[in-house]
Amino acid sequence: MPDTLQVLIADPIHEDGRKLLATYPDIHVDIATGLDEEGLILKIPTYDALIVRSKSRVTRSVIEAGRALKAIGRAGIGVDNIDISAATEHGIVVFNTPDANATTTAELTVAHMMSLSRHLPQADRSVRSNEWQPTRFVGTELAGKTVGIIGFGTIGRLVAERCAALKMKVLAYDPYVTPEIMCQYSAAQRNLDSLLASSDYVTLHCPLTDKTHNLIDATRLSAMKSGARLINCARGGLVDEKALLDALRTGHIAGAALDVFAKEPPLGSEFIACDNVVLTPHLGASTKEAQQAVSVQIAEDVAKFLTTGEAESAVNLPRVSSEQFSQSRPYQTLALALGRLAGALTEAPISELVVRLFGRIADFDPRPITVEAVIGLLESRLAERVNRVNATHLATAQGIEVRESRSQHVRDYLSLIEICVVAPNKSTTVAGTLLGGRQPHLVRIDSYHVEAPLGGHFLFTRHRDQPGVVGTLGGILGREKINISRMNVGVDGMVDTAIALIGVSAPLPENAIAEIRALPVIFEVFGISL
Ligand SMILES: NC(=O)c1ccc[n+]([C@@H]2O[C@H](COP(=O)([O-])OP(=O)(O)OC[C@H]3O[C@@H](n4cnc5c(N)ncnc54)[C@H](O)[C@@H]3O)[C@@H](O)[C@H]2O)c1
Ligand SMILES: O=C(O)CC[C@@H](O)C(=O)O
Repeated sequence: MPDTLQVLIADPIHEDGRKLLATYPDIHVDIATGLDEEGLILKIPTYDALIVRSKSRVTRSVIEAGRALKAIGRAGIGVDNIDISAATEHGIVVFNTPDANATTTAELTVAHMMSLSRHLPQADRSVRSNEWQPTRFVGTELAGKTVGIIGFGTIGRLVAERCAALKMKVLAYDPYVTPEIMCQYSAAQRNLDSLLASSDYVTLHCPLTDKTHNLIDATRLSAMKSGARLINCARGGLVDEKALLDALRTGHIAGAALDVFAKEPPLGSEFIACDNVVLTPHLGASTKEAQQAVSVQIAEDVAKFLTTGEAESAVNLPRVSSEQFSQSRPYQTLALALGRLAGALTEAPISELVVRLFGRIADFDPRPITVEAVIGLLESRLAERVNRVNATHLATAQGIEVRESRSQHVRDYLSLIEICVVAPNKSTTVAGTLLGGRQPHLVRIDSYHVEAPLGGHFLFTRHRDQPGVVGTLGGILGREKINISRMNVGVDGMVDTAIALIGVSAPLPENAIAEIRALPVIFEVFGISL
């Protein structure tokens, strides 16, 4: 099936997502679950997309083995099992489902909080052992208690709303969220130390990163209120498990509810023999509703991206709505062509790329347009694949600073894109517009007014402004049996330099370019294919 897009599902996902993928005639799906890293490395090379949940580890080695890989879909929220930097460097889009299982996880958090307060798992075990000891399981009310939420994103906010409805006082710590937003969810902002010292329940809802690894360590546990309870439905690595065990044994922490563990499953973990903990097997996202929602959403996102290039909710791309993306699509094509032209006119190392949008186009989100200019500039310079995902990363690696600006000011055209490329001792500016709202059209090179459709092959020269130059060029082209389709000659008026942009039927051979370069009247010559 050479032209079929190949998708590998490597963890079990709800059947509705699989059914949705099956409705795409151009997509073929294979399912191979339970593969370890080595197994994935062997399996991945022919696949265009990979869909996983939290079990499969999509490491740099897996990504590098994925020679055809264009997209990785995570049916869930946390992407700590995917090497995002490696995916970005290789131009692979990573999708997750940021909202689809959030309510389900918030509900599990509240369930854990209630289990801890009322000793439900312990009481259940006791009754099953034919005991009847109501006084042993006297609990505490949630109403009137203080809950401290660490990480105030989607799930943290849902937990806050639920705790407020339970008449709890809600505190929140999140270095990236404003107190105003916290207030909208009935939460008061605190720094981490103050939150830990004041909360009867502390619940974690931040991602696992290098910065949050072991966020709750022995020091932070000892800073918690004596008799407080800890709930972790986020990621195992957020809590130092050894320190938590010690705090549970001394009774400083009265109880903990853990849905996630540093190593899953936590076989042989000392938590298993600890009676004041409630353990669940990473159930946060496990409801029928959430499993169906994450499966369908990830299938939709991956299929849409593979078949149309749209990537509305990618982890490693700026978020741009489908509507904005498709409205600016013709301008993206224009920016790509202008980037290619500016790159072709600049042989030296580039230090800066400036993308300026004028007129109506200034109303658009500039990012999808700018990134196409970067792709156009870089793609002929680099051997590796350059795309929307890795273009900015590759530009930075090349030492190119990318800047963009917008102005409603109309410059002769309703919309105009200007691209300026700065290299040592030289900067080149090209500007273009859309003809009929769709056709990329060049209108200027530096200060020369030049009109040409942005497509096909060109010969470009910068030469002394004197009679006979264009005739000489025409003679060389005729000898090479290359037809001229159109010709633009631009004169600045201020200097004795002119430019010629000649549309040609085929690329010029290197020897003809060298011959033109050797002419004393020629300052610069480029063969350009757009
Ligand atoms: N148990 C499960 O099955 C399950 C299900 C879904 C999500 N999760 C986990 O829950 C986490 C939270 O999910 P979400 O949808 O709310 O994510 P989110 O991205 O919407 O929110 C995470 C929040 O954490 C904050 N944050 C980042 N670093 C922080 C730090 N050092 N201290 C405090 N806050 C910090 C961010 O600013 C953000 O507001 C996910 O990363 C995922 O790992 C687990
Ligand atoms: O795949 C799962 O069931 C867990 C998902 C959960 O950890 C998430 O981050 O969304």
